[in-house]
Amino acid sequence: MLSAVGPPVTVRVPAKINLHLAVGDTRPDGYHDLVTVFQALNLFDEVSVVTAHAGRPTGERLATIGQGAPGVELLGDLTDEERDAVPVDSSNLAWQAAVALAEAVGREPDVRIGLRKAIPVAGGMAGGSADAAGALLALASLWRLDLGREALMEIAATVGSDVAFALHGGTALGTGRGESLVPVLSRHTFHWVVALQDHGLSTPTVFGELDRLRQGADAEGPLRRIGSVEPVLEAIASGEARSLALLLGNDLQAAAVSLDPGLRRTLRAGVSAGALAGVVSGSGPTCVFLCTDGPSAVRVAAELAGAGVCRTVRVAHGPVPGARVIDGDPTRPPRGPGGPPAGDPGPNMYA
Ligand SMILES: C[C@@](CO)(OP(=O)(O)O)[C@H](O)COP(=O)(O)OP(=O)(O)OC[C@H]1O[C@@H](n2ccc(N)nc2=O)[C@H](O)[C@@H]1O
Ligand SMILES: Nc1ncnc2c1ncn2[C@@H]1O[C@H](COP(=O)(O)OP(=O)(O)O)[C@@H](O)[C@H]1O
Repeated sequence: MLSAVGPPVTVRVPAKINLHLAVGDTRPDGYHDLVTVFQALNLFDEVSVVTAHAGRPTGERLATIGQGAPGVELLGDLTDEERDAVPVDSSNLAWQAAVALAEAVGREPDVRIGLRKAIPVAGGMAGGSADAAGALLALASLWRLDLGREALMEIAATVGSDVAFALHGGTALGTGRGESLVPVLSRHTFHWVVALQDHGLSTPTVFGELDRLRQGADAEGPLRRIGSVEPVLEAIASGEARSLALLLGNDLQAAAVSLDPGLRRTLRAGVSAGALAGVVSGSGPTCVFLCTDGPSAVRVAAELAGAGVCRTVRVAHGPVPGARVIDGDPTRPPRGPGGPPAGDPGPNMYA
């Protein structure tokens, strides 16, 4: 439980999926150039921050500290596996964001951060990045920083490639490492079923596997790459789920399936259950299925849940706004992901 010195600030941050993820070759800095279309879904983590005792903690202290000291803690109900998979030391992305922001504005990260996680861990839905974005926005509010949106986005990009999008939300075209964003016109809501697995996939391992597959594929012809992004943007603008379904694509999917062949069954099962199309989200292993409308998504989710091809399913929709300050009490019971929003999310300072 967070022990407050002054009122905590709570921010709600959405998960992302990639409707289009084209991966270029490896760059000299080890990253890959991307052309991606992000969409934020109504599956949220909540990040609460409160002023802690002064002093900068070491990673070791972070794992063992009690109430009120600087560091990170996990709130709400999580399985043992989920708890084990999220570090509460200085490698936590929310903590790294706090340190980056504190350094940028010349102060100590004298804060305690509480994370209430509903976004799957290492699932390709950028949960860690969402927490980093949430910490940035919450601390900008707690510290009453006079920082513009651009400045916050720049700090976000130093923490991880997906952090800027978690602040941005909506639907956006991402280039560079994925941190360079342009909003995409999207007035329509798309309905998704999200199939969560009981394990994660490491993002760098999946990028590495794609490099390996591309090298090995040279003898038998190049590994097929997804098409250009323009038709995807047109389908999004039209709001026609059937058009978008034909164009969903992810260059990392072959690598994720190579590392986790069971995903092939998951992808087939979603379409057999009535989805228009399915795709691996980012580096996986979460698979997302586009459906014609909300009731269809509920039916697909029910059938997929019984097919034994994933740990659990969620019905979701997008686009939704990026990180937002909410009037939240961090001690309240966790809200079910994909469920109704708890009140008005309030103004988004940075979008
Ligand atoms: C693949 C994507 C697609 O949106 O999402 P996830 O599946 O992780 O959610 C992202 O590009 C992940 O972004 P993010 O998870 O923030 O990655 P980072 O922390 O910046 O990088 C982790 C590692 O992934 C690899 N990486 C990441 C981004 C990129 N454009 N090229 C890369 O090669 C690098 O090996 C890097 O060291
Ligand atoms: N706040 C956080 N939440 C989840 N994972 C985190 C966090 N901070 C660091 N991590 C680490 O980042 C890895 C990737 O997490 P996540 O962002 O959930 O997945 P992905 O990159 O597949 O979208 C996790 O395996 C975990 O070790």
